[in-house]
Amino acid sequence: MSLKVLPGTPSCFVCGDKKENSRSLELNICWDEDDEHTSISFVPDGSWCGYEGIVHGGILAAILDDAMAWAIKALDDRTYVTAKMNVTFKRPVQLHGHYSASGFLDRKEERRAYTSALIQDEDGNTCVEAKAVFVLTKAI
Ligand SMILES: CCCCC/C=C\C/C=C\C/C=C\C/C=C\CCCC(=O)SCCNC(=O)CCNC(=O)[C@H](O)C(C)(C)COP(=O)(O)OP(=O)(O)OC[C@H]1O[C@@H](n2cnc3c(N)ncnc32)[C@H](O)[C@@H]1OP(=O)(O)O
Repeated sequence: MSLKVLPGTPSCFVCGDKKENSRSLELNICWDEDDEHTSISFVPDGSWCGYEGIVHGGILAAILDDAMAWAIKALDDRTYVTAKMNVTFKRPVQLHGHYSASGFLDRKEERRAYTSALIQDEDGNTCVEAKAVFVLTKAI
């Protein structure tokens, strides 16, 4: 497995830099060059929670959104935005647990990119799954 750390976007809530965005989670996005998917490791702290001890679903959706956006970016340098995203929460993601998100570009059709992503715990159980449609922007 050959993992490359992608540069991140300094202003990004997920992959940014606290100097540019004080609320950024500052997660590293890695790219698996052999299997062509992103990989984001994280250990949630108390500031990520909704119910006590359980990570807020919106934060998990943001991580999955980034995992998929960067899977597209690694394979196509143009700018795509999230147009539609479906998230299934299968198991709670716990405060202080060790997790990994993976994002995949499944296929492209015209201006649309179809993606999928998941979050797994350290035993390989799938906690969250997502599917999304990204659209190539005209403007940016
Ligand atoms: C956001 C700017 C980012 C700038 C980044 C710059 C550098 C980045 C560097 C690295 C980037 C890597 C990672 C970035 C990090 C995080 C990424 C986070 C991603 C986001 O968080 S991003 C914010 C949330 N996101 C939006 O803010 C989108 C708001 N929205 C729109 O901007 C428009 O709504 C748009 C553009 C979606 C469509 O507008 P439009 O006028 O261009 O589209 P139009 O109607 O012509 O459709 C064209 C084709 O898209 C299909 N299509 C349209 N909508 C669809 C839908 N909902 N479902 C399925 N297909 C759909 C049509 O069916 C047609 O398909 P076809 O061409 O094949 O017929």
